[in-house]
Order: sequence, then C-alpha cells, then structure tokens
Amino acid sequence: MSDVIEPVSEALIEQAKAALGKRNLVFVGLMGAGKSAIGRMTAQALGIPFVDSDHEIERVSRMTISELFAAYGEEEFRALEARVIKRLLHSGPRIVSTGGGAYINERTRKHIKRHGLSVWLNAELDVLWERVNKRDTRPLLKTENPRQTLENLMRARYPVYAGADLTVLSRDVKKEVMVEEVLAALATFPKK
Ligand SMILES: Nc1ncnc2c1ncn2[C@@H]1O[C@H](COP(=O)(O)OP(=O)(O)O)[C@@H](O)[C@H]1O
Ligand SMILES: O=C(O)C1=C[C@@H](OP(=O)(O)O)[C@@H](O)[C@H](O)C1
Ligand SMILES: [Mg+2]
Repeated sequence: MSDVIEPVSEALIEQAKAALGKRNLVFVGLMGAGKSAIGRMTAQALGIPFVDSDHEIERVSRMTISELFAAYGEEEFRALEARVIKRLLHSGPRIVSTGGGAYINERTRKHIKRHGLSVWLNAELDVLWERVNKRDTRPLLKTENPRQTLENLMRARYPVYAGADLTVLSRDVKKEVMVEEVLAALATFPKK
C-alpha cells in the first residue's frame, strides 16, 4: 500500500495561476475548516505570497486574538478585522486566509468580491469539532457548550459562505489532497 502523494502537476498550477490573474484567492469558512493551513500550502504550491488575516491582526495590534476579544469585545475586533482585510486585498495576487467571521461582515464581503475570488472550505460539524476542540485559542468557543456554539454558528453562517465563488469540501483527507482540489476548482473558474 502506498501513501505517497503525487506532486501537484505543473499544468494544474499554471491553469490555476492563469485563472487567478492579479486577483487574490480568499479562504472563507468556519473555525477549523482549514483556511489557515490549506491557504498557506496553496500559496506555496502557486508560488505567490500568503497572509493570514488573524496573524496580521495579531502582528499589528501586538495582541493575540483572545486578548483582543477580552480587551475590546467582538465588535471592535470586527472593525479592526475589516480594516486589515481591506488593506491586505489591495495588492494581488495573494492568498488571504481570513478568520471565520470575516466573510459574514457585509463590508468585508464586498471588498473580497471586488478584489478577489473567494473559496469556501465547507465542512461537517464533526470534522470541525475534532479539530477545534484540541486548542483554546478561539474566544467564541469559550462557552459552556462549545460544540453547540459551533453548530449555531454553522446554521447562521453557512447560507452566507454558500455565496462564495468556489466551494471545496474540507474533510479528513491529506492536506495535499485539499490543496489539489482547491487548485482544480480555481482552474475551472473563468478568467477575468
Ligand atoms: N485536511 C486536514 N486534515 C487534517 N487536519 C487538518 C486538515 N486541514 C486542517 N487541519 C488541521 O485542523 C486544524 C485547524 O485548521 P486551521 O487551518 O487552523 O483552520 P481555520 O483557519 O479554518 O480555523 C489545524 O490543526 C490544521 O492543521
Ligand atoms: O469564526 C470567528 O468568528 C472567528 C474565527 C477565528 O479564526 P479561524 O476561523 O481561523 O479559527 C478568529 O478570527 C476569531 O477567533 C473569530
Ligand atoms: Mg485560521
């Protein structure tokens, strides 16, 4: 039995790059969907810059996401997130992984539409839960019943994420497989 992952073909990389053009590819979806991890690997495969909006927010504020929520609350965090993402989208092509709530903000969604292609990493609750319950870095899940909170967020947010340009099902397969599926979805998207 072989567990070797074939490298992504040059042809697929070139097709995906051509489809993206000067636009940004913006990863959206719920916590644990793999936006940060798959976004970074997709950028490596394409050889274009990567940025994670949460990481950038932490860099400019010199605070962690949890500290920001605790000190200023979610509303202030959203305002900062919207400003940071607007700036990040200004020079493409780039891969931008957003935090799960970013695409839900109408202004941010409009910026993403204008400057990029969005890809929703859609995932089932069990998949997300398995991944997020291992870490306590997500302030929205510091509730009495975090699994229920995640489910509530799914109900509220999935209809919005569904408006993304591309959708890829995030599941328990090797991350390289996810990257390949993202590139394949991108490659079929009409050029600008
Ligand atoms: N396809 C995958 N298979 C297994 N683990 C994954 C996969 N995609 C992401 N992960 C892991 O799940 C966790 C959450 O991923 P992350 O990229 O931080 O998600 P997000 O940024 O969407 O919240 C990380 O530990 C990551 O390595
Ligand atoms: O869903 C959300 O509202 C959030 C998701 C987090 O990012 P990830 O989706 O990368 O975990 C982070 O931005 C913050 O904790 C809020
Ligand atoms: Mg993330």
